[in-house]
Amino acid sequence: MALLARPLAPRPSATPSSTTRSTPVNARGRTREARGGILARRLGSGATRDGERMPPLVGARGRVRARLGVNETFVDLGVVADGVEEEREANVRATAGEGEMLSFVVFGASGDLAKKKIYPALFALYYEGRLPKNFMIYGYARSKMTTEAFKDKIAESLTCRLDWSKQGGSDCAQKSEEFFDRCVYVAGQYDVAADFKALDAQMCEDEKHVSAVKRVFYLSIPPSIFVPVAQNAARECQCKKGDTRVIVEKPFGRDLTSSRELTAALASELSEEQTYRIDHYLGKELIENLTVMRFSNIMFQPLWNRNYIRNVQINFSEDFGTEGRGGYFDHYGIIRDIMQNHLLQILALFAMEEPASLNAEDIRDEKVKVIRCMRPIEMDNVALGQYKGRLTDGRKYPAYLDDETVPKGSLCPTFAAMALFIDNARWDGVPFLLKAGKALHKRQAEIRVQFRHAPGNLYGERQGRVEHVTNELVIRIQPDEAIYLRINNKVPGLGQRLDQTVLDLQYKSAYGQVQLPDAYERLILDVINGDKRLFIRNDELEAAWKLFTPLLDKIEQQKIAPELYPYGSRGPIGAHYLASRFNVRWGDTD
Ligand SMILES: NC(=O)C1=CN([C@@H]2O[C@H](COP(=O)(O)OP(=O)(O)OC[C@H]3O[C@@H](n4cnc5c(N)ncnc54)[C@H](OP(=O)(O)O)[C@@H]3O)[C@@H](O)[C@H]2O)C=CC1
Ligand SMILES: O=C1O[C@H](COP(=O)(O)O)[C@@H](O)[C@H](O)[C@H]1O
Repeated sequence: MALLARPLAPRPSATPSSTTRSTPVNARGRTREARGGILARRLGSGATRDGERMPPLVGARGRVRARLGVNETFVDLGVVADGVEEEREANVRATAGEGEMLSFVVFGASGDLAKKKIYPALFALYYEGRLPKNFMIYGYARSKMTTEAFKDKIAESLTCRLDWSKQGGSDCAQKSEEFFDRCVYVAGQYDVAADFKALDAQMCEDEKHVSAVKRVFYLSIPPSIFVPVAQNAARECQCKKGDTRVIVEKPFGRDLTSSRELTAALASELSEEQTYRIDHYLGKELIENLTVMRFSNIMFQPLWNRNYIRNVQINFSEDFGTEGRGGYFDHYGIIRDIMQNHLLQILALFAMEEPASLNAEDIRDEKVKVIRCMRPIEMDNVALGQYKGRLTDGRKYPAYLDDETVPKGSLCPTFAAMALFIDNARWDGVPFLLKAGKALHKRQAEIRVQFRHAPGNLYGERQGRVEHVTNELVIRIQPDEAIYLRINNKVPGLGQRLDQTVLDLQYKSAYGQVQLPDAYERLILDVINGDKRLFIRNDELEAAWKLFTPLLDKIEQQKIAPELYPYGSRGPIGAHYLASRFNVRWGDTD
């Protein structure tokens, strides 16, 4: 299967009435004229050119155009003409018997996350046949936008990952047009109940021919408006024909108190069952694989404890700063942005006991248990940093404080390293070293497990420096997903010299033909399927904030100044001193 990651051809702009255009060629080389013919035929017959019965498409509200496929001519059908409305109803009726309908609403539809992650994920799910046959996507935000402009916005970020045409399947451009036909934009305020009622009316209209509906609301909005939006959605837009589920984005508060307030406010409108707190790191392929690796391979089971593991490192680095998000970031800092959620979740999955089953509650029971066993974090076990500007080869890399949205003199850390301990029988005394930073020398996320030395000194003289001879298991989460194990090996030949080599599972070579899904694809699909394994339960959240809040309070109250490190460097020296206090070397500094 060919792997393609290419942007879609731009959509034609939404200008009305018999407009003649040039003839752009789509990613597959077919002109829009030809595609128009296919689309026109499909609209007429309900069948694809492969003869497969397709779910009929529900036309978008607002101005509707039909492509006739002749000289790129578009005929303006006016604002939801009667015929189109009938066709729309007929489409919904035709899929009415085909299982449950999905109505997916993106609140904050004009925003960054929606464009970067949510629409591409929804499209990929549709493309791969993972969405229910009958679905609609509603974008909701305050911005004034037509449905056509909304579709154009979505088109900017869609890519065709798999070229089905080479497999005899549907091609990307056709799929995307089908997808766009399911997208509708509704403008509204976040605190006006009447606007939510209007959204509900629109959905009810589209759902009227189906008996079972699932509504999913994605709160892709700033945390300051989580509560009013959840309230209005819950009060005005609850599904009357099935379940309503709400996806809440991080940050879930900024400390224990605000998190509790948020939880209570959401809980007064939505049950815990309906609430999906997303942490997209849990949707990453190698994080999903952690439990598989641990619990399905007997060779790891006896080693996974304090007797064999010397330390565990969980590292996150980005090679760019807070560009454009400084205002948000300064309110949170790197500990809240990355460590309290993404890295702690990884740690919990790494260190938890084997769950009774793969059931969501069993897994989350084990995660929360291990977080509750963690020792309070000592300030002495923490190193903080903030990036400063750098001029290299005539290019200027900005300091964090150069961002105009960041308050002058801010002490907000853009880097943190810390040693955590789990006071239970399995992990007693093993340092878990967490490190996260922005504007470092590379973008990478990984787990490193450094094992103890083999006892005895049989090969001592031939092994070189001590820290080079322990086994190290590396799980590289991104980029270039991989699992590799450093082992000692005899250098081939007549001598007796040892060196380190790797047993190497590179996903690209082992699973080259498989395109890894984006984390958001997996997580959105899980919400649709009602699988909560990869979502944060309220008691997990509470335990995570209990662990980090005292440290965050201290950092803020004592106004602890972060150590400056140059943009694009490996971070502050303090992180190395911290590791050396535990007789550890960061594994990612090679
Ligand atoms: N962007 C990212 O990479 C990530 C984002 N997140 C989280 O996802 C959520 C959405 O993020 P993102 O898309 O970046 O957010 P944006 O800042 O882009 O906001 C989304 C939309 O919300 C509306 N909005 C913005 N500010 C306000 C405000 N003060 N009052 C009312 N409405 C406002 C705007 O729409 P309009 O004005 O049209 O209503 C905007 O398009 C946030 O909770 C964020 O923390 C989490 C991980 C990564
Ligand atoms: O949640 C967040 O994650 C991104 C990093 O996500 P990734 O999947 O690209 O590794 C980070 O840039 C952002 O600051 C943070 O809010």
